[in-house]
Amino acid sequence: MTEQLAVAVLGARGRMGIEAVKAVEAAEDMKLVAALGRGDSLETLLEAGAQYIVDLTVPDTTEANVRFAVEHGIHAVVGTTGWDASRLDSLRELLEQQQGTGVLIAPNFALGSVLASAFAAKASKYFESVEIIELHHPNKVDAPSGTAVRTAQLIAEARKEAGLPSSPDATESALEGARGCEVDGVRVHSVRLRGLVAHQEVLLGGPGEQLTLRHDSFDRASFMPGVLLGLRKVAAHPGLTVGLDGYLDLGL
Ligand SMILES: NC(=O)C1=CN([C@@H]2O[C@H](COP(=O)(O)OP(=O)(O)OC[C@H]3O[C@@H](n4cnc5c(N)ncnc54)[C@H](OP(=O)(O)O)[C@@H]3O)[C@@H](O)[C@H]2O)C=CC1
Ligand SMILES: O=C(O)C1=N[C@H](C(=O)O)C[C@H](O)C1
Repeated sequence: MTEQLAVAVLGARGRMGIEAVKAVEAAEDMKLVAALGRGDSLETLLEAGAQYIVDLTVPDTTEANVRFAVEHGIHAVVGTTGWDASRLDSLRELLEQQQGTGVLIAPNFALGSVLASAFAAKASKYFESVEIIELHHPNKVDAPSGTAVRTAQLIAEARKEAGLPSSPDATESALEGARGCEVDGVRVHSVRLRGLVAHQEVLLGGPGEQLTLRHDSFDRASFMPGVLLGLRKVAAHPGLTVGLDGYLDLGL
């Protein structure tokens, strides 16, 4: 048998971390060498001989965790939200000094979600209007979701390439927030509702028709195949990759 990947999970006592610990423990080609929660020292990663981290913590702490990993040549698979353009640029700079280390920042590990976002970007070139509704459990700390931000960015890129303007919006006055927020010219609406896990709809409108692309994660188990895929591929992709689609051949 080939050597097992030595994996540490950060945020191991959180909703996602608990699932990731189980998934890594169940994977024959991986061994869990550390499971860190808030307050645990990152030095533990070195003492445990971690070659890979999975970061499922909180937006405030993820950057420091990932930078520590990269500085020590540890590959990182990151699901935590909060990676804005300036954090990404600064991480890219660090990775240039740490040739050979790979980082995957995946706003969503569910394969269906990755596909839905890619389909939405593809379809958005053919519709006048496009808006995103993301729906999550009420304990989610951030809004809009990382997935919605990423989807909006992909849509904006596709529409720009096609020479299309932002969706028409003739609203003159409204209560603050009535039209959601705007990400790269795409309106995003955030719903928080007890009973939900993670869901997203992209609404595409043209004269007399609507296309709705919806993805639902009913259980956090939906994210685990993507986490394991990321761990298996990240070392072969040195530098920074944003989006699990970077490791997939979607052929779109
Ligand atoms: N990419 C994807 O597919 C997915 C991404 N996510 C994202 O993952 C992140 C985690 O989500 P979720 O599991 O629901 O959140 P939780 O709040 O349930 O879990 C976060 C955990 O991180 C812990 N934590 C905080 N700071 C540190 C630290 N410095 N070191 C180690 N652990 C720390 C928290 O501890 P404490 O409770 O003590 O604060 C908590 O246990 C969010 O950003 C979420 O948006 C979620 C689902 C899927
Ligand atoms: O916090 C969550 O739950 C989720 N966070 C990620 C996001 O912000 O997009 C991924 C998924 O939507 C679940």
